[in-house]
Formats: sequence, structure tokens, C-alpha cells
Amino acid sequence: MRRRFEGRRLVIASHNEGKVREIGELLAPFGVETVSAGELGLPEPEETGSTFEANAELKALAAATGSGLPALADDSGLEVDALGGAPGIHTARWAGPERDFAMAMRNVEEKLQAKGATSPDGRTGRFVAALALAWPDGHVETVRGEVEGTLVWPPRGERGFGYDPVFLPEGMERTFGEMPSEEKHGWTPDKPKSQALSHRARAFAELVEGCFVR
Ligand SMILES: O=c1nc[nH]c2c1ncn2[C@H]1C[C@H](O)[C@@H](COP(=O)(O)OP(=O)(O)OP(=O)(O)O)O1
Ligand SMILES: [Mg+2]
Repeated sequence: MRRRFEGRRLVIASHNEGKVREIGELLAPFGVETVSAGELGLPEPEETGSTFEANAELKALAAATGSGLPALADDSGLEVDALGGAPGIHTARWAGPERDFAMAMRNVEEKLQAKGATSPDGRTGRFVAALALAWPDGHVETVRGEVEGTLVWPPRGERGFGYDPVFLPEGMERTFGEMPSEEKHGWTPDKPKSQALSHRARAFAELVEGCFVR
């Protein structure tokens, strides 16, 4: 049994604008009032975990104990098969302190070129997201979502954030960078969770099942 979120205010424990926006969109139908960790002046904890789940949990717990409110964190990244799963939990770090995603996408592409990965089946990977919902008493609920796809080059589309322009989800014709966010989510709470497309929406559909009531 999952613990249900019964408050009114929820902290979004992320300093990434793109994520805060997407989580806000996914939460909108639940009438939850959200405030971001940045708005509360909460520090950005060091991500010392060795899994997406561990990092999501430490970010959610830091925000919940720091604010006295329940907090939702997202730890996510891109796993590229030909690169042994890299950048994985270090996906944000590959963009450097300036968060330069054009450079990060080029870096992934150079490594794929070096492996001779030219055909789509040599360029497979997935986006992974762990979501952790923590309470100030230390209770945490954690879920994971994944979406398989291939890495394209050159980048396509100006939408989304991060590595979206190089990620073509399986079975689709447009990259995440070319999709409006409703299409990237693929899911709203009135739909079955099998409709969810992005890693974040898949994790979210899983989490709301037990933790949120409309
Ligand atoms: O849907 C996505 N579309 C494109 N790129 C994405 C996505 N989801 C994660 N990503 C990339 C961006 C970031 O470089 C890394 C997550 O790193 P991660 O540490 O979880 O987030 P972050 O440091 O940007 O913000 P924060 O930790 O404050 O939530 O994966
Ligand atoms: Mg981070």
C-alpha cells in the first residue's frame, strides 16, 4: 500500500526548469498547489547515489525535511546501449556546469561515431526517470519509468529540454524535441497508464495510482 498525498502544497524538489514545468503539467489535474525547491531557496543536494532511485530519494528527503512539506523529486537520464549505459546517472554532468546540452548531445554523438554506430539498431537507448515522493517524517514512495528509443543526428526540434532533440522514442516519427508536451507525456489521469509515453509520464502514472486521488 502506498501512502497517499493528502496535503495541499507539494514541493517540486528540482532545480531544472524543464522538469519543474513537466511535473507541473502532469500534476495539474489533481489541484495540488506546487512550489519549487528554487522558489523556497532550498539548496541543491549533492547527488551521491549510485542509482536513479537513490538520487531521487535523497533529493526528495532533503526538500521534505528542509521545508516541512511533502516533496517530489525526479532523477533521470539517458542510457545509450553502445556506450555501456552512459551517460546514465551522470547525464546532467555531461552538460557541464553551464548546462550546455548542445555540447552534451555532440559529445554523445562523437562517442557513438567513434564506436562506428551509424545504423539505428546500433544507436538504441532509453530515458529513465525515478520519482520519489517524500514526507518530512522520512517516509518515501519511489517509482521508475523508462522509454526505449534511438539516438538521431542531427538534433531535431526546439521543444522540450535537455537531450529531447536527439531522442526518437520507439514507434514514433518525431523526436521528443519535435513534440508538444502533451504528446511527449501521452497521458492524462483519465487515461490508462499504458498510454503514457515519456519516462517521466510513465513513472508518474505509476505513482499517482496509489498516492494521488482526484
Ligand atoms: O525528458 C527529458 N528530456 C531530455 N533530457 C532529459 C529528460 N529527462 C532527463 N533528461 C536529462 C536532462 C538532465 O541533464 C538529466 C537529468 O539529471 P538530473 O540530475 O535528474 O536533473 P537535473 O540536475 O537537471 O535537475 P535536478 O537534479 O535539480 O532535478 O537527464
Ligand atoms: Mg541533478
